[in-house]
Amino acid sequence: MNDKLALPVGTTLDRFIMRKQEEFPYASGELSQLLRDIALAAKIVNREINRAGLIGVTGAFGNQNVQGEEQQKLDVIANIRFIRALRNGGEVCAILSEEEDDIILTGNNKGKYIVAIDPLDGSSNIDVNVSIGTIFSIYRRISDADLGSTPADCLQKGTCQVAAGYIVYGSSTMLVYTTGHGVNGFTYDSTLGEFFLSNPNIITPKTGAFYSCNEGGLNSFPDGIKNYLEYCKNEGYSARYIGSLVADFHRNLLKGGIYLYPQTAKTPSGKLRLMYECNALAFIIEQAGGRATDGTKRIMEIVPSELHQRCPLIIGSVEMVNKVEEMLVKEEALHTGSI
Ligand SMILES: O=P(O)(O)OC[C@H]1O[C@](O)(COP(=O)(O)O)[C@@H](O)[C@@H]1O
Ligand SMILES: [Mg+2]
Ligand SMILES: [Mg+2]
Repeated sequence: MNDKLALPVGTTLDRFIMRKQEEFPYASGELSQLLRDIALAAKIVNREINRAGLIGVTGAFGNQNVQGEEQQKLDVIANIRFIRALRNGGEVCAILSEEEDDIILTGNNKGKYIVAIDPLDGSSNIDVNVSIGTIFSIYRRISDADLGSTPADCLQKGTCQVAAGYIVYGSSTMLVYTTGHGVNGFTYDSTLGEFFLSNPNIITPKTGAFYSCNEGGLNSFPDGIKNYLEYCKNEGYSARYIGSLVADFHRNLLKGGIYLYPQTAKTPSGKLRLMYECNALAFIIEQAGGRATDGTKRIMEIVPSELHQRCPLIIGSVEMVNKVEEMLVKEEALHTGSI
């Protein structure tokens, strides 16, 4: 980030967005407005989450989403709130949501942007008062505006993201995002209804002592992953697994650490979704100096073929991700007999 424009802690999100826009003389303000629309929806969803137990929005909704997962009421509410804010904001022509089978055309045919979103991440933790989140990726449309958006618009590589971020609804509510010029975190003050800059220019430590992995599937993990988890234990690293990707990622981003969700017998191509979970966090971790891979390929280089495709995810501090890759390559070479 350009230091002369370093903004002090306490700067409002609005002012930050405006000042960053000034760095780009040709910026037309649409992306800035889109980021504001997302922040507005986040404030509303935050309010619903905080009082979920009082307004009867805990528990299952009674439907399954396209992934075959039981939708929670807050999954549905968050989905409605974000879609409404993006549609009303006017900057988005199409939305890809975890909770919707197909692309949602907003009717804003002149809208320049596509948003891929996981409206509520960590659904299994909703009713038990554990941190949950929202994850979003923003792409520029590539098709001609008059044609309305096309599937190609919604199946772009992670390297094509113009912005990405997440909101973590935890002990405090934070919005963390990047537009490709560093990563900044904002904390929400609900008494003032504003996000304020609290974590400027986040750089993730090169290594850490936290590893996050649901070892329940250990028996069917690739050998390289098994070896790495053994290595973590021998190194005396601490296991931390909240079961909300956003919350596990956020801790490791700030403190140093690694999150692993490999392919297993139950999830042969991994569990997490490329378009609205992995790509966004990969963009952020890379902007903060870390790495994200599926074990063989940089996440952001994966060419998407399906809206809801899954991929293995290994993400976090650069030295820790390098170590996993090293062990995976070694195992592969052993299996193929090339060593
Ligand atoms: O219960 P598991 O298999 O450990 O999976 C937990 C992972 O699944 C997720 O809940 C998937 O995200 P959603 O809640 O958005 O479906 C991640 O947040 C979390 O890291
Ligand atoms: Mg999720
Ligand atoms: Mg979700």
